[in-house]
Amino acid sequence: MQDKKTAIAVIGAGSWGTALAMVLADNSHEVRLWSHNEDQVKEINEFHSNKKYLPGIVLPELIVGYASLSDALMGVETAILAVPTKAIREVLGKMRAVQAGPVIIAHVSKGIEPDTLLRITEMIKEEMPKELLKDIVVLSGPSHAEEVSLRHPTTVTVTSENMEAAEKVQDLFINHNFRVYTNSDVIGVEIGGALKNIIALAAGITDGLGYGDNAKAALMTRGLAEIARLGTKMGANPLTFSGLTGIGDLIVTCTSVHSRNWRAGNMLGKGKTLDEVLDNMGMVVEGVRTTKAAYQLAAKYNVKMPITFALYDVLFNGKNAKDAVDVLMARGKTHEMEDLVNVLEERNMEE
Ligand SMILES: NC(=O)C1=CN([C@@H]2O[C@H](COP(=O)(O)OP(=O)(O)OC[C@H]3O[C@@H](n4cnc5c(N)ncnc54)[C@H](OP(=O)(O)O)[C@@H]3O)[C@@H](O)[C@H]2O)C=CC1
Ligand SMILES: O=C(CO)COP(=O)(O)O
Repeated sequence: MQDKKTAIAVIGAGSWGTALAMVLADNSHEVRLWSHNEDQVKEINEFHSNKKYLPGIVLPELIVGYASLSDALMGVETAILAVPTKAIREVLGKMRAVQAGPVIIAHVSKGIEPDTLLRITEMIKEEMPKELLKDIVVLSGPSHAEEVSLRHPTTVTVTSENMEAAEKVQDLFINHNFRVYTNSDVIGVEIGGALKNIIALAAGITDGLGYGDNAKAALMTRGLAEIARLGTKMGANPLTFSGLTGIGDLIVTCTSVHSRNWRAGNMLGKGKTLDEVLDNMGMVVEGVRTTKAAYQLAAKYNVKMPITFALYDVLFNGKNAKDAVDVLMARGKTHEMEDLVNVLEERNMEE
Protein backbone atom coordinates (compact mmCIF):
# COMPACT_ATOMS: atom_id res chain seq x y z
CA MET A 1 0.00 0.00 0.00
CA GLN A 2 1.10 3.58 -0.66
CA ASP A 3 1.68 6.12 2.05
CA LYS A 4 -1.54 7.85 3.05
CA LYS A 5 -2.11 11.61 2.99
CA THR A 6 -1.04 11.97 -0.63
CA ALA A 7 -2.29 15.13 -2.33
CA ILE A 8 -4.53 14.20 -5.26
CA ALA A 9 -6.24 16.49 -7.76
CA VAL A 10 -9.75 15.59 -8.89
CA ILE A 11 -10.54 17.51 -12.05
CA GLY A 12 -14.29 17.98 -12.40
CA ALA A 13 -16.78 18.38 -9.56
CA GLY A 14 -19.84 16.72 -11.07
CA SER A 15 -21.48 13.67 -9.53
CA TRP A 16 -18.66 11.24 -10.24
CA GLY A 17 -15.70 13.50 -9.47
CA THR A 18 -17.28 14.45 -6.15
CA ALA A 19 -18.15 10.87 -5.15
CA LEU A 20 -14.62 9.71 -6.00
CA ALA A 21 -13.18 12.64 -4.05
CA MET A 22 -15.13 11.29 -1.05
CA VAL A 23 -13.55 7.83 -1.44
CA LEU A 24 -10.08 9.40 -1.55
CA ALA A 25 -10.84 11.58 1.48
CA ASP A 26 -12.13 8.52 3.36
CA ASN A 27 -8.67 7.07 2.70
CA SER A 28 -7.14 10.15 4.39
CA HIS A 29 -5.78 11.73 1.22
CA GLU A 30 -5.67 15.50 0.76
CA VAL A 31 -8.20 15.96 -2.05
CA ARG A 32 -8.15 19.03 -4.28
CA LEU A 33 -11.49 19.10 -6.09
CA TRP A 34 -11.25 21.45 -9.07
CA SER A 35 -14.32 22.98 -10.68
CA HIS A 36 -14.62 25.58 -13.43
CA ASN A 37 -17.55 27.01 -11.49
CA GLU A 38 -16.40 29.38 -8.71
CA ASP A 39 -19.75 29.33 -6.91
CA GLN A 40 -19.49 25.58 -6.65
CA VAL A 41 -15.96 25.85 -5.22
CA LYS A 42 -17.30 28.28 -2.58
CA GLU A 43 -20.13 25.90 -1.74
CA ILE A 44 -17.70 22.99 -1.32
CA ASN A 45 -15.42 24.99 0.98
CA GLU A 46 -18.05 26.87 3.01
CA PHE A 47 -20.82 24.30 3.28
CA HIS A 48 -19.07 21.00 2.48
CA SER A 49 -21.76 20.17 -0.02
CA ASN A 50 -22.33 19.89 -3.76
CA LYS A 51 -26.11 20.14 -3.83
CA LYS A 52 -26.58 20.14 -7.58
CA TYR A 53 -24.80 16.83 -8.09
CA LEU A 54 -25.02 15.02 -4.73
CA PRO A 55 -27.97 16.50 -2.82
CA GLY A 56 -28.07 15.72 0.89
CA ILE A 57 -24.45 14.53 1.08
CA VAL A 58 -21.95 16.06 3.54
CA LEU A 59 -18.45 16.15 2.06
CA PRO A 60 -15.46 15.23 4.25
CA GLU A 61 -13.31 18.22 5.30
CA LEU A 62 -10.28 16.69 3.55
CA ILE A 63 -11.96 17.70 0.28
CA VAL A 64 -11.01 21.27 -0.59
CA GLY A 65 -12.52 23.02 -3.59
CA TYR A 66 -10.11 24.71 -6.01
CA ALA A 67 -10.96 27.29 -8.65
CA SER A 68 -7.33 27.47 -9.78
CA LEU A 69 -6.30 24.48 -11.86
CA SER A 70 -2.65 25.32 -11.45
CA ASP A 71 -2.95 25.31 -7.63
CA ALA A 72 -4.93 22.07 -7.72
CA LEU A 73 -2.24 20.35 -9.77
CA MET A 74 0.77 21.80 -7.93
CA GLY A 75 3.03 18.95 -6.78
CA VAL A 76 0.51 16.12 -7.22
CA GLU A 77 1.56 12.79 -8.67
CA THR A 78 -1.96 11.80 -9.72
CA ALA A 79 -4.87 13.70 -11.25
CA ILE A 80 -8.29 12.08 -11.50
CA LEU A 81 -9.95 13.33 -14.68
CA ALA A 82 -13.72 13.31 -14.13
CA VAL A 83 -15.42 15.40 -16.80
CA PRO A 84 -17.75 14.29 -19.62
CA THR A 85 -16.01 12.96 -22.74
CA LYS A 86 -17.10 16.05 -24.66
CA ALA A 87 -15.11 18.30 -22.27
CA ILE A 88 -11.96 16.19 -22.09
CA ARG A 89 -9.90 17.91 -24.79
CA GLU A 90 -10.74 21.38 -23.46
CA VAL A 91 -9.82 20.44 -19.89
CA LEU A 92 -6.60 18.68 -20.96
CA GLY A 93 -5.68 21.84 -22.85
CA LYS A 94 -6.10 23.82 -19.63
CA MET A 95 -4.02 21.28 -17.69
CA ARG A 96 -1.30 21.40 -20.34
CA ALA A 97 -1.11 25.15 -19.96
CA VAL A 98 -0.53 25.11 -16.20
CA GLN A 99 1.13 21.79 -15.30
CA ALA A 100 4.66 22.15 -13.93
CA GLY A 101 5.63 18.48 -14.30
CA PRO A 102 4.38 15.04 -15.32
CA VAL A 103 1.34 13.44 -13.65
CA ILE A 104 -0.48 10.13 -13.78
CA ILE A 105 -3.87 10.89 -15.33
CA ALA A 106 -6.51 8.49 -14.07
CA HIS A 107 -9.60 9.06 -16.18
CA VAL A 108 -13.01 7.87 -15.05
CA SER A 109 -15.15 8.89 -18.03
CA LYS A 110 -17.17 6.58 -20.26
CA GLY A 111 -17.28 7.60 -23.88
CA ILE A 112 -15.78 7.42 -27.37
CA GLU A 113 -15.18 10.55 -29.39
CA PRO A 114 -17.42 10.68 -32.51
CA ASP A 115 -15.62 11.20 -35.86
CA THR A 116 -12.07 10.59 -34.54
CA LEU A 117 -13.39 7.34 -32.98
CA LEU A 118 -10.77 7.59 -30.27
CA ARG A 119 -11.02 6.07 -26.84
CA ILE A 120 -10.32 8.47 -23.97
CA THR A 121 -6.85 7.01 -23.37
CA GLU A 122 -6.05 7.80 -27.00
CA MET A 123 -7.43 11.34 -26.67
CA ILE A 124 -5.22 11.91 -23.62
CA LYS A 125 -2.17 10.69 -25.56
CA GLU A 126 -2.98 13.14 -28.34
CA GLU A 127 -3.45 16.10 -26.03
CA MET A 128 -0.72 15.64 -23.43
CA PRO A 129 2.96 15.92 -24.35
CA LYS A 130 5.13 13.10 -22.99
CA GLU A 131 6.92 15.39 -20.54
CA LEU A 132 3.61 16.16 -18.78
CA LEU A 133 2.29 12.61 -18.68
CA LYS A 134 3.64 9.85 -16.44
CA ASP A 135 0.99 7.23 -17.19
CA ILE A 136 -2.67 6.91 -18.08
CA VAL A 137 -4.96 4.82 -15.91
CA VAL A 138 -8.65 4.05 -16.50
CA LEU A 139 -11.07 3.49 -13.62
CA SER A 140 -14.40 1.99 -14.66
CA GLY A 141 -17.12 -0.39 -13.49
CA PRO A 142 -20.64 -0.57 -12.06
CA SER A 143 -20.64 2.47 -9.81
CA HIS A 144 -23.31 5.11 -9.49
CA ALA A 145 -22.07 8.23 -7.72
CA GLU A 146 -25.24 8.41 -5.62
CA GLU A 147 -24.48 5.03 -3.99
CA VAL A 148 -20.73 5.58 -3.70
CA SER A 149 -21.43 8.83 -1.84
CA LEU A 150 -23.56 6.85 0.64
CA ARG A 151 -20.58 4.48 1.07
CA HIS A 152 -22.55 1.50 -0.22
CA PRO A 153 -20.42 -1.47 -1.32
CA THR A 154 -19.08 -0.87 -4.84
CA THR A 155 -16.58 -2.64 -7.07
CA VAL A 156 -14.60 -1.14 -9.96
CA THR A 157 -11.64 -2.03 -12.17
CA VAL A 158 -8.49 -0.11 -13.00
CA THR A 159 -6.41 -0.69 -16.08
CA SER A 160 -3.36 0.84 -17.72
CA GLU A 161 -0.65 0.06 -20.24
CA ASN A 162 1.61 0.23 -17.18
CA MET A 163 0.13 -2.06 -14.54
CA GLU A 164 2.31 -0.50 -11.84
CA ALA A 165 0.47 2.76 -12.39
CA ALA A 166 -2.87 0.92 -12.28
CA GLU A 167 -1.86 -0.64 -8.96
CA LYS A 168 -0.90 2.78 -7.59
CA VAL A 169 -4.38 4.06 -8.40
CA GLN A 170 -5.90 0.87 -6.98
CA ASP A 171 -4.09 1.62 -3.71
CA LEU A 172 -5.28 5.23 -3.64
CA PHE A 173 -8.95 4.24 -3.87
CA ILE A 174 -9.39 0.78 -2.34
CA ASN A 175 -11.20 0.63 0.99
CA HIS A 176 -13.85 -1.34 2.82
CA ASN A 177 -16.69 0.16 0.76
CA PHE A 178 -14.91 0.56 -2.55
CA ARG A 179 -13.16 -2.55 -3.85
CA VAL A 180 -10.83 -2.00 -6.78
CA TYR A 181 -9.70 -4.79 -9.10
CA THR A 182 -7.02 -4.64 -11.81
CA ASN A 183 -7.29 -5.77 -15.42
CA SER A 184 -4.64 -5.29 -18.12
CA ASP A 185 -7.11 -4.95 -21.04
CA VAL A 186 -7.32 -1.19 -21.62
CA ILE A 187 -9.32 -1.50 -24.86
CA GLY A 188 -11.88 -3.90 -23.36
CA VAL A 189 -12.37 -1.79 -20.23
CA GLU A 190 -12.85 1.44 -22.18
CA ILE A 191 -15.11 -0.09 -24.84
CA GLY A 192 -17.31 -1.90 -22.28
CA GLY A 193 -17.70 1.22 -20.12
CA ALA A 194 -18.55 3.47 -23.04
CA LEU A 195 -20.87 1.21 -25.01
CA LYS A 196 -23.02 -0.02 -22.13
CA ASN A 197 -24.55 3.46 -22.12
CA ILE A 198 -26.03 2.79 -25.57
CA ILE A 199 -27.74 -0.34 -24.32
CA ALA A 200 -28.93 1.48 -21.17
CA LEU A 201 -30.60 4.12 -23.35
CA ALA A 202 -32.27 1.34 -25.35
CA ALA A 203 -33.35 -0.45 -22.13
CA GLY A 204 -34.84 2.80 -20.86
CA ILE A 205 -36.76 3.11 -24.12
CA THR A 206 -38.27 -0.38 -23.92
CA ASP A 207 -39.16 0.23 -20.26
CA GLY A 208 -40.76 3.52 -21.30
CA LEU A 209 -42.74 1.68 -23.96
CA GLY A 210 -43.99 -0.66 -21.23
CA TYR A 211 -42.29 -3.75 -22.63
CA GLY A 212 -41.22 -5.43 -19.38
CA ASP A 213 -38.42 -7.70 -18.30
CA ASN A 214 -38.12 -10.12 -21.23
CA ALA A 215 -37.34 -7.25 -23.58
CA LYS A 216 -34.83 -5.77 -21.17
CA ALA A 217 -33.04 -9.11 -20.64
CA ALA A 218 -32.90 -9.53 -24.42
CA LEU A 219 -31.43 -6.06 -24.91
CA MET A 220 -28.82 -6.58 -22.22
CA THR A 221 -27.72 -9.98 -23.52
CA ARG A 222 -27.76 -9.13 -27.21
CA GLY A 223 -26.33 -5.71 -26.39
CA LEU A 224 -23.37 -7.34 -24.68
CA ALA A 225 -22.95 -9.61 -27.73
CA GLU A 226 -22.59 -6.63 -30.04
CA ILE A 227 -20.30 -4.77 -27.63
CA ALA A 228 -18.09 -7.88 -27.39
CA ARG A 229 -18.07 -8.30 -31.19
CA LEU A 230 -16.90 -4.75 -31.77
CA GLY A 231 -14.51 -4.69 -28.81
CA THR A 232 -12.90 -7.99 -29.80
CA LYS A 233 -12.43 -6.75 -33.35
CA MET A 234 -10.74 -3.66 -31.92
CA GLY A 235 -8.30 -5.84 -29.99
CA ALA A 236 -10.00 -6.35 -26.60
CA ASN A 237 -9.88 -9.59 -24.64
CA PRO A 238 -13.41 -11.06 -24.99
CA LEU A 239 -13.29 -12.20 -21.34
CA THR A 240 -13.26 -8.56 -20.19
CA PHE A 241 -16.89 -8.26 -21.31
CA SER A 242 -17.94 -10.82 -18.70
CA GLY A 243 -16.31 -8.72 -15.98
CA LEU A 244 -17.17 -5.62 -13.98
CA THR A 245 -16.65 -3.20 -16.86
CA GLY A 246 -18.72 -5.39 -19.22
CA ILE A 247 -21.75 -7.25 -17.90
CA GLY A 248 -21.32 -5.63 -14.46
CA ASP A 249 -21.72 -2.09 -15.71
CA LEU A 250 -24.37 -3.14 -18.20
CA ILE A 251 -26.50 -4.56 -15.38
CA VAL A 252 -26.26 -1.50 -13.17
CA THR A 253 -26.84 1.02 -15.94
CA CYS A 254 -29.79 -0.82 -17.50
CA THR A 255 -31.56 -1.46 -14.20
CA SER A 256 -30.82 1.48 -11.90
CA VAL A 257 -33.01 4.52 -11.42
CA HIS A 258 -29.76 6.44 -10.85
CA SER A 259 -28.67 5.91 -14.45
CA ARG A 260 -28.92 9.06 -16.52
CA ASN A 261 -28.78 6.99 -19.69
CA TRP A 262 -31.62 4.70 -18.58
CA ARG A 263 -33.69 7.69 -17.43
CA ALA A 264 -33.12 9.52 -20.71
CA GLY A 265 -34.17 6.41 -22.66
CA ASN A 266 -37.22 6.01 -20.45
CA MET A 267 -38.39 9.53 -21.29
CA LEU A 268 -37.79 8.87 -25.00
CA GLY A 269 -39.85 5.68 -24.74
CA LYS A 270 -42.64 7.69 -23.15
CA GLY A 271 -42.72 10.01 -26.16
CA LYS A 272 -40.44 12.95 -25.28
CA THR A 273 -38.10 14.28 -27.97
CA LEU A 274 -34.31 14.01 -27.58
CA ASP A 275 -34.02 17.79 -27.08
CA GLU A 276 -36.71 17.76 -24.38
CA VAL A 277 -34.97 14.88 -22.63
CA LEU A 278 -31.51 16.45 -22.67
CA ASP A 279 -32.90 19.81 -21.48
CA ASN A 280 -34.47 17.97 -18.55
CA MET A 281 -31.42 16.02 -17.34
CA GLY A 282 -28.98 18.70 -16.09
CA MET A 283 -26.25 16.03 -16.15
CA VAL A 284 -24.33 14.33 -18.90
CA VAL A 285 -26.00 11.53 -20.92
CA GLU A 286 -22.89 10.03 -22.50
CA GLY A 287 -24.77 7.38 -24.47
CA VAL A 288 -26.11 9.86 -27.02
CA ARG A 289 -22.71 10.84 -28.43
CA THR A 290 -21.41 7.31 -27.93
CA THR A 291 -24.22 5.96 -30.13
CA LYS A 292 -22.92 8.14 -32.95
CA ALA A 293 -19.35 6.97 -32.35
CA ALA A 294 -20.31 3.28 -32.14
CA TYR A 295 -22.37 3.58 -35.33
CA GLN A 296 -19.26 4.92 -37.07
CA LEU A 297 -17.01 2.27 -35.45
CA ALA A 298 -19.34 -0.52 -36.60
CA ALA A 299 -18.90 0.70 -40.19
CA LYS A 300 -15.15 1.08 -39.80
CA TYR A 301 -14.66 -2.44 -38.38
CA ASN A 302 -17.47 -4.02 -40.39
CA VAL A 303 -19.25 -5.37 -37.32
CA LYS A 304 -23.01 -5.96 -37.03
CA MET A 305 -24.49 -3.81 -34.26
CA PRO A 306 -28.27 -3.95 -34.75
CA ILE A 307 -29.27 -2.44 -31.39
CA THR A 308 -26.84 0.45 -31.84
CA PHE A 309 -28.17 1.02 -35.37
CA ALA A 310 -31.80 0.94 -34.16
CA LEU A 311 -31.00 3.46 -31.42
CA TYR A 312 -29.12 5.66 -33.88
CA ASP A 313 -32.26 5.83 -36.02
CA VAL A 314 -34.39 6.78 -33.01
CA LEU A 315 -31.96 9.44 -31.76
CA PHE A 316 -30.81 11.00 -35.01
CA ASN A 317 -33.26 10.03 -37.79
CA GLY A 318 -36.54 10.64 -35.99
CA LYS A 319 -37.58 6.97 -36.08
CA ASN A 320 -40.42 6.01 -33.81
CA ALA A 321 -39.09 3.88 -30.89
CA LYS A 322 -41.76 1.19 -31.23
CA ASP A 323 -41.03 0.83 -34.96
CA ALA A 324 -37.32 0.47 -34.17
CA VAL A 325 -38.07 -2.44 -31.80
CA ASP A 326 -40.27 -4.04 -34.50
CA VAL A 327 -37.38 -3.82 -36.97
CA LEU A 328 -35.04 -5.50 -34.47
CA MET A 329 -37.52 -8.34 -33.85
CA ALA A 330 -38.10 -8.90 -37.58
CA ARG A 331 -34.41 -9.41 -38.46
CA GLY A 332 -33.39 -12.57 -40.27
CA LYS A 333 -32.71 -15.61 -38.08
CA THR A 334 -29.20 -16.08 -36.79
CA HIS A 335 -26.98 -18.13 -34.45
CA GLU A 336 -26.51 -16.67 -30.96
CA MET A 337 -22.69 -16.83 -30.87
CA GLU A 338 -21.68 -17.21 -34.52
CA ASP A 339 -20.62 -13.63 -35.11
CA LEU A 340 -18.33 -13.48 -32.07
CA VAL A 341 -16.83 -16.85 -32.97
CA ASN A 342 -16.18 -15.54 -36.50
CA VAL A 343 -14.50 -12.42 -35.14
CA LEU A 344 -12.25 -14.57 -32.92
CA GLU A 345 -11.38 -16.89 -35.80
CA GLU A 346 -10.52 -13.94 -38.05
CA ARG A 347 -8.33 -12.53 -35.29
CA ASN A 348 -6.52 -15.84 -34.78
CA MET A 349 -5.82 -16.02 -38.52
CA GLU A 350 -4.36 -12.50 -38.51
CA GLU A 351 -2.08 -13.23 -35.51
N1 LIG B 1 -22.26 9.82 -12.30
C1 LIG B 1 -21.86 8.55 -12.19
O1 LIG B 1 -22.39 7.79 -11.37
C2 LIG B 1 -20.75 8.05 -13.02
C3 LIG B 1 -20.24 8.77 -14.09
N2 LIG B 1 -19.21 8.27 -14.83
C4 LIG B 1 -18.64 9.00 -15.94
O2 LIG B 1 -17.94 10.13 -15.42
C5 LIG B 1 -17.93 11.19 -16.39
C6 LIG B 1 -18.39 12.47 -15.71
O3 LIG B 1 -19.73 12.23 -15.35
P1 LIG B 1 -20.49 12.91 -14.15
O4 LIG B 1 -19.61 13.40 -13.09
O5 LIG B 1 -21.55 11.96 -13.77
O6 LIG B 1 -21.15 14.12 -14.95
P2 LIG B 1 -22.00 15.32 -14.36
O7 LIG B 1 -22.89 15.77 -15.44
O8 LIG B 1 -22.57 14.92 -13.05
O9 LIG B 1 -20.87 16.43 -14.07
C7 LIG B 1 -20.00 16.86 -15.07
C8 LIG B 1 -19.01 17.81 -14.44
O10 LIG B 1 -18.07 18.21 -15.44
C9 LIG B 1 -18.08 19.63 -15.50
N3 LIG B 1 -17.80 20.10 -16.85
C10 LIG B 1 -18.56 19.94 -17.97
N4 LIG B 1 -17.97 20.53 -19.03
C11 LIG B 1 -16.81 21.08 -18.56
C12 LIG B 1 -15.78 21.82 -19.16
N5 LIG B 1 -15.79 22.09 -20.47
N6 LIG B 1 -14.75 22.25 -18.39
C13 LIG B 1 -14.73 21.96 -17.07
N7 LIG B 1 -15.67 21.25 -16.43
C14 LIG B 1 -16.70 20.80 -17.18
C15 LIG B 1 -19.49 20.02 -15.08
O11 LIG B 1 -19.50 21.39 -14.71
P3 LIG B 1 -20.89 22.24 -14.71
O12 LIG B 1 -21.58 21.91 -13.44
O13 LIG B 1 -20.44 23.64 -14.81
O14 LIG B 1 -21.68 21.80 -15.93
C16 LIG B 1 -19.68 19.07 -13.92
O15 LIG B 1 -18.99 19.52 -12.79
C17 LIG B 1 -18.83 10.72 -17.53
O16 LIG B 1 -18.07 10.23 -18.58
C18 LIG B 1 -19.65 9.59 -16.91
O17 LIG B 1 -20.04 8.60 -17.86
C19 LIG B 1 -18.65 7.05 -14.56
C20 LIG B 1 -19.12 6.30 -13.52
C21 LIG B 1 -20.19 6.74 -12.67
O1 LIG C 1 -21.48 4.59 -15.55
C1 LIG C 1 -22.32 4.68 -14.69
C2 LIG C 1 -22.53 3.65 -13.66
O2 LIG C 1 -21.52 2.69 -13.66
C3 LIG C 1 -23.22 5.86 -14.71
O3 LIG C 1 -24.19 5.65 -15.66
P1 LIG C 1 -25.12 6.86 -16.11
O4 LIG C 1 -24.22 7.87 -16.77
O5 LIG C 1 -26.12 6.27 -17.02
O6 LIG C 1 -25.74 7.42 -14.85
